[in-house]
Amino acid sequence: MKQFKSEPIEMDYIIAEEIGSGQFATVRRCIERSSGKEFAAKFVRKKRIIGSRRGLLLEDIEREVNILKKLNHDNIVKLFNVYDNGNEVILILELVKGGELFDYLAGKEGLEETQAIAFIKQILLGLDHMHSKNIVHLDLKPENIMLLDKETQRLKLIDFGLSRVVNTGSDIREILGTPEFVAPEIINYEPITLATDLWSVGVITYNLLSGASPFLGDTKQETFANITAVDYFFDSTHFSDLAQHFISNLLVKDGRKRLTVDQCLQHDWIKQNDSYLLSE
Ligand SMILES: COc1cc(-c2ccc3ncc(-c4cccc([C@@H](O)NCCN(C)C)c4)n3n2)ccc1O
Repeated sequence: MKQFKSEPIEMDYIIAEEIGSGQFATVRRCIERSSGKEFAAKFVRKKRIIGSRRGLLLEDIEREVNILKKLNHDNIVKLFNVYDNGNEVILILELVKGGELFDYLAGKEGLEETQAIAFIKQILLGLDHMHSKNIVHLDLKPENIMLLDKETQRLKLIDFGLSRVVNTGSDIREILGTPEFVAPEIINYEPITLATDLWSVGVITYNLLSGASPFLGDTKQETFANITAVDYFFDSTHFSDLAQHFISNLLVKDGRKRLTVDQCLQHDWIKQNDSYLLSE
């Protein structure tokens, strides 16, 4: 059954400047002709020949589309439409104008604790929605967390290209994600679960508070060795006792012993700041 629109996207949208790019995709700003509203158009190149390095298999593109279709939450970017022009599949997405959290952190030696808590709570709320549907992101990192705009401190999770539905009876044991942020089970080719995202939340929290990356080594192999040994440390200047307790209960090798999203949202480090969020 035809899943994507085959009429030319230009009939419905004005395609504007490129705003981002990745290995197999380009993201451009676009304007809907009927409403004048702005969107992000993610152009994903389709693999033309099996074994070719260029482009993605249609089934992999369809996986991200089907996952995005299941999601509807303020902290997750929304999907509105999908086109197929033969060479590319084009996802029409909610435009996020505030830039990547990665760039927001650049040049800072970490954030104030209240700011970090407000960001981590939003990431957890988006994850809570995903995990309630057994969807795991598998590529959580500051580059895939974007600010809605420069003024508000509202975040959106993007890039569901590696996301999976777990507990479908079949084990997922693929090597995915970005070395600094991947959990030990990914490196050890062990079953992936919802807890795999919570390890990444621990790494991101460490990153937001200190500006540093807990396991980063000089090589990918060194980084992987640090992760599987859970070899990291806290310097006292950037981490309160509560923050250390929160992070150390996420950076746990056995995923079954890591905090769940619900437990994170109930943790005193997150809850100490609830009033701050309500004042927004
Ligand atoms: C790049 O893949 C996705 C991007 C988006 C998305 C949605 C709305 C939106 N508004 C602005 C942007 C945007 C702006 C600049 C760069 C990028 C993206 O290319 N960089 C994301 C980082 N990733 C490639 C590591 C994306 N996006 N990107 C959603 C799902 C994706 O799989």
